[in-house]
Amino acid sequence: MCRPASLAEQKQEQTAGLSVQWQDLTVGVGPKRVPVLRNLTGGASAGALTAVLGPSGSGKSTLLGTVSARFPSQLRVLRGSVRYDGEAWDRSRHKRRVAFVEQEDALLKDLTVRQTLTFAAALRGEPDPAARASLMLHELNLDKCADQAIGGANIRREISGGQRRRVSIGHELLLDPGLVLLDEPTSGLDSHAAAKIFRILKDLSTRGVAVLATLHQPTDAMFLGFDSLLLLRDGEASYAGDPQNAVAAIAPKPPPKGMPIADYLMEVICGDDAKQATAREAAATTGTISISEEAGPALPWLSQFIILLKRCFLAHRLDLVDPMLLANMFSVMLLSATLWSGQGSKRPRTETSVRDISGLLFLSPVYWAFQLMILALYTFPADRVVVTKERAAGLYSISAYFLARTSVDTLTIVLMSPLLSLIYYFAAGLRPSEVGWHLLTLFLNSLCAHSAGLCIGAWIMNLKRATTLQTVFMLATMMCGGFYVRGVPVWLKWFGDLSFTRYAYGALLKIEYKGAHYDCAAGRCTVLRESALIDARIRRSSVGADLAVLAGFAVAFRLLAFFGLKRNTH
Ligand SMILES: Nc1ncnc2c1ncn2[C@@H]1O[C@H](COP(=O)(O)OP(=O)(O)OP(=O)(O)O)[C@@H](O)[C@H]1O
Repeated sequence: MCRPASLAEQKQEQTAGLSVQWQDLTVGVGPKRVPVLRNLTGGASAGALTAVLGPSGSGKSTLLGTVSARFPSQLRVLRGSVRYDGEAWDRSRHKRRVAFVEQEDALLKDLTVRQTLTFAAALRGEPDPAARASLMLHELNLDKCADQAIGGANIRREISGGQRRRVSIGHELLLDPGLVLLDEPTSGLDSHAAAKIFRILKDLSTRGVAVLATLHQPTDAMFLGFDSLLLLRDGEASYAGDPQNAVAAIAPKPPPKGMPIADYLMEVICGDDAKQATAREAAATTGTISISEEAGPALPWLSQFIILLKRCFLAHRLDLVDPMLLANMFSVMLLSATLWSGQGSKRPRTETSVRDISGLLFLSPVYWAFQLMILALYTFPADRVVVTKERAAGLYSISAYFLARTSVDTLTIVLMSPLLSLIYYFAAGLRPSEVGWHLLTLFLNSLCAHSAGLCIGAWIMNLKRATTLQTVFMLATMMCGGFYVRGVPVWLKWFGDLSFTRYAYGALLKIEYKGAHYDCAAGRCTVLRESALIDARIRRSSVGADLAVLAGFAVAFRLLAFFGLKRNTH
């Protein structure tokens, strides 16, 4: 059996580093491909800590993004090349060897620190993920907060900013990368927390890993600990080489007493009195360890799915039992039970009592549709940053994530509507013998609504826009579906056919009024044939056909959601 390496052993263990070199690199961003990096030449060697410093907007993040090869749609190499151990980027070989700790922490807020690292290790295929995570916790000095939740900015802040940054770093290090890119790993941290992170990076580089980091206001101790320095200004290199020689190379005089060297250099490259600031030393490219094998096999699909299913449950379990949500659902159902109490069992039926019960049979699917669609809209946008990042590292396939993420919600949220509808069903005096069909219809209606919400959320990750589209879709299809007006123009009728709640409403009416009569002007009329409330289109289809259409919509929306997610997490 595999025994995890002890901390001491791990410290001595040399990791095969992955050197990166960029040559005459010019990179454009945005749709117009505006160049923000120009003619850059340099690199980050295995076993060295290379720091990138520069004023805000000088292109530090763009350089890291380009080297990570993760944002092909946003960053375009216009000229020059980036090579990894002398080779061009090969997604299948390199993506699992390059770790990228971005400026924003991409962590699931409701997982604890330990769970976060354990799932990362499990997805990496570690034989004993818990032991590996424990070692990492210890190494990053996170033992004390190991069982606290990460916490979100507006929800809970269980761990400090410095601890969050270390969790992000640990998450990436569990990949055993050869090249680690870090965008401002110390920003917003006090000097003690920043020094801790710096020590971790230094330790990593001494193990053989190539470390390339942008750093915010490093202290002199940190500055002199860099193995190599790249100073950027307006996308061009002001200096590249040994940090010890930087002042002599580009500054007119030594830094004033008490002023950190990095701050002084920043002032020099931004100031007008700088020496012509394009002194470059050849970036060190020696000591490259050549890598021939990949970072390890990906897990089989089923294992990915099982791990992700557990993680999705732990990370989102609190969303499912949100007291506000439950109170909302319970109160609407209780109010329905009160307002419609005994209406369905009144005999003989009249046009008025048919109208009242039709109101309930309309309101119920429409309420659940709106409620569940809104819930589903948030599903993918909330995880997008994490999933995009993990997919880029090749940890799992999008189908495994999609199924894992949606099955937990499907089983809980979608089952809520039939279960809670029981609150009004018997109180309103609806047909006891048809309860099963009523609940099945609500289940399929909820499945449809949930799938439609997933679909909109997957394609439009901007929540404001997604909510607007959801409202427009629901109201427009209901209006064209003949709920409020009969004379819908022929050319708009097809749009009304997209109103899945219409099929649910039709099915619920037919289930409740199958063979039922009411007192009318002619004496005795059949509800489903003669009541003015039930329009011809609803009458024409059978319950089976309505349910089949609902199931079809649910499948179609889910497939569309899958493709949307795939597209938006690339
Ligand atoms: N997707 C984009 N579309 C348009 N411009 C962009 C895009 N990404 C970056 N830029 C521009 O490129 C320039 C470099 O940005 P970058 O984020 O690389 O700078 P930075 O040095 O990392 O800044 P900071 O230290 O503030 O994070 C900036 O002027 C920025 O506005």
